[in-house]
Amino acid sequence: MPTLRRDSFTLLRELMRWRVALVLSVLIFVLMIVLGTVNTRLDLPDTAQLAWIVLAIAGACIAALLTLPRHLGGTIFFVSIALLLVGVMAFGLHHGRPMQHWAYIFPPVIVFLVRSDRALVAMIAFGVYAAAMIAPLIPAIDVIRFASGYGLLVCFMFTYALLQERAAVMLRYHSDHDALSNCLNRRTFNEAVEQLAGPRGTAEACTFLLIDIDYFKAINDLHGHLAGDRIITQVAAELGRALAPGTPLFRYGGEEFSVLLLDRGLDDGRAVAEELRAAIADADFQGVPVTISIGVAHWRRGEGSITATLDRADRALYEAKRSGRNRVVADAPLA
Ligand SMILES: Nc1nc2c(ncn2[C@@H]2O[C@H](COP(=O)(O)OP(=O)(O)OP(=O)(O)O)[C@@H](O)[C@H]2O)c(=O)[nH]1
Repeated sequence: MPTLRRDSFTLLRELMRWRVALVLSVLIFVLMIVLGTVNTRLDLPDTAQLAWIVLAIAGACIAALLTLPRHLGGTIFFVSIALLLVGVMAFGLHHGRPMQHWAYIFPPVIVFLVRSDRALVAMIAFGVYAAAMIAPLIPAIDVIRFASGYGLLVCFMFTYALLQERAAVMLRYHSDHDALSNCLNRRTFNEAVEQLAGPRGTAEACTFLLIDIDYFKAINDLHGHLAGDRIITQVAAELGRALAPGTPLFRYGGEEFSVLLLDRGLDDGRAVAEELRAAIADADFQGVPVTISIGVAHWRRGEGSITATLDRADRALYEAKRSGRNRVVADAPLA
């Protein structure tokens, strides 16, 4: 049996890197066309020449990104950046102004060493420092050229940092959420329970709602698995709408959801569960009758383990099913 070479998180990260690399390479490509044209018109042939060199590197990078396997995206991009910096420095050396071009190495270094917001300040500060240092040594036009080249590189590196941050937010979302229902996933549930109710947890009490769609196997058998999937998605959306904003809703298993009510008692839990049950019973699922059963259990620090509470919620849910479904059963508080 073939084994999975890369997990979904890695695949997603590689795809994000590839996208970031492509967007930035296209950005550089377009910028260099503008810079090359403007400098040619201004009769600054050496600066125009540099723009054409960078344009060629960006073009090669785009071609490689589009033709080679996507997981190489990050490597292709960084090889291109390295080539670009070496090209810029060699160009500076060739034209007798090596000093200021060495400064170009700093924006990428800084952006990889510190976070994006501080990176911007550090890059600008270094640029101003470098420009001030070289100003007495070289003609004003070269200081302006340096400042504009450095400024472009800073914008470009800052965009890279911002895109990386957006990618990280997306990755976080995908790792915490279930793809079908958009609810928080079971792993996040386990983590939340550990953080709140574990031995070093922060919560003193909470109430669990365990929610299960009734006769879901029959719904699948009658209407097909795709219709079943749509119903799971819609049930999640209806539950989310019925809950107070900020209340976490988890996909606990196949057609099971759970709600975690922090610092709320069993009566509150029963009332919320009743509202959820009614919301689903009243919703229109394109003609398919859909109801849910809910088991409720309360946990208080020092009164038994969290696992035992989840077991009680499960038993309450079983009782709700056994006594006819489309109902809420709340576990009795521990004596
Ligand atoms: N379409 C779809 N079906 C799922 C998914 N996850 C679980 N199921 C199905 O959900 C069904 C659950 O069936 P059962 O556990 O027997 O329970 P039930 O038919 O809902 O009956 P009760 O819970 O007793 O009311 C199984 O047939 C699973 O295959 C999913 O993501 N999509």
